[in-house]
Amino acid sequence: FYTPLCEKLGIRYPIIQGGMAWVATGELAGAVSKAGGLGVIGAGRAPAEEIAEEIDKVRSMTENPFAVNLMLMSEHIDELIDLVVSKEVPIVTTGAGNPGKYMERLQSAGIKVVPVVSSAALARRLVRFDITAVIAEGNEAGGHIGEMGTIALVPQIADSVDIPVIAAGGIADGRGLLAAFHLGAQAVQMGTRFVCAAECQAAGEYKNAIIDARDRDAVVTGRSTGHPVRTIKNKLTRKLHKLEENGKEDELEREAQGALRRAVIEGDIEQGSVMAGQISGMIEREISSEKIIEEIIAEAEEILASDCREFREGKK
Ligand SMILES: O=C(O)COc1ccc(-c2c[nH]c(CNC(=O)Nc3ncc(Sc4ccccn4)s3)n2)cc1
Repeated sequence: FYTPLCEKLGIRYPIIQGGMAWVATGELAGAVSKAGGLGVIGAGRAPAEEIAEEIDKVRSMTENPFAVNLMLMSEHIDELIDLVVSKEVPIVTTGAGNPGKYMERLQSAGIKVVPVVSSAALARRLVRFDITAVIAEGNEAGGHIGEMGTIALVPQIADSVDIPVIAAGGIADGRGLLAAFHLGAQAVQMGTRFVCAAECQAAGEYKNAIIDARDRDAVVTGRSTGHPVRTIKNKLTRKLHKLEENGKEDELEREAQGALRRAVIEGDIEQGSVMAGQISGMIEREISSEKIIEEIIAEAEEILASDCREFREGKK
């Protein structure tokens, strides 16, 4: 499964950990990179000095490549751009916006840029900046989501650019990895699965909310405000749905801010925003990042091996 993108990024396995705000600290990113995937520090809305500490943690754990995910809505974005340049971060992923205006600075610093794109049009616009790959994130994902599902989005992005595509949204096992390859992707990004990694620092209650979730429990709120967010249903989502029904969008935005921190750091999974994707129903236990990667690769190899056996025996 060593794809050309693995070569470009310097990773052993085509598995990228989602750069989730508050959740993806240096401990998680370092463990994923050490295990041969691409660990990603989630800058979220944090100031540069906090992210500098997370970068130092990763560097104390492994020499392997890692990334910093820049959420472009952050009020600290300019100092974070300065930070990734000055700390010589090898790879930057971006989300929640168009990184166009930062590309010249990042590129001239030799940083590989991998943006999440919300449409084929944005993907095509960004290709002229010589980006390394794009992440096509389907709305099965947790957190802020776009309009399209992974199975429809990934092949259309793959058809519209000739650079590697990374599939994200609803992927957490070997079946999802192989499906992503068949859709035209060269790697997968997983967020929810890595929240339940042993090295992830999120509160135990947050991890248990994902482990206890069933297939339909990751619901969308905020569609009416134009900022849909997928979280595990709880008292907060019921309150937000009520505000939406009564057309109180502005109150909704206020409620949503800070609610992510309440869930991740304080473990308040009733009044907090438990951002997680639709694959939560398939996550049954907390295991190490190394084991997550090992199991996915082993399962994908077993599926291919059994397919080959059945082809040889004429059963397929
Ligand atoms: O064309 C344009 O300018 C718009 O471009 C884009 C628009 C949207 C996107 C997009 C959609 N999804 C993603 C990647 N996923 C995400 O960014 N998911 C997120 N979940 C939680 C987040 S943390 C947070 C905490 C508090 C408040 C707000 N956000 S960010 N990027 C990418 C590009």
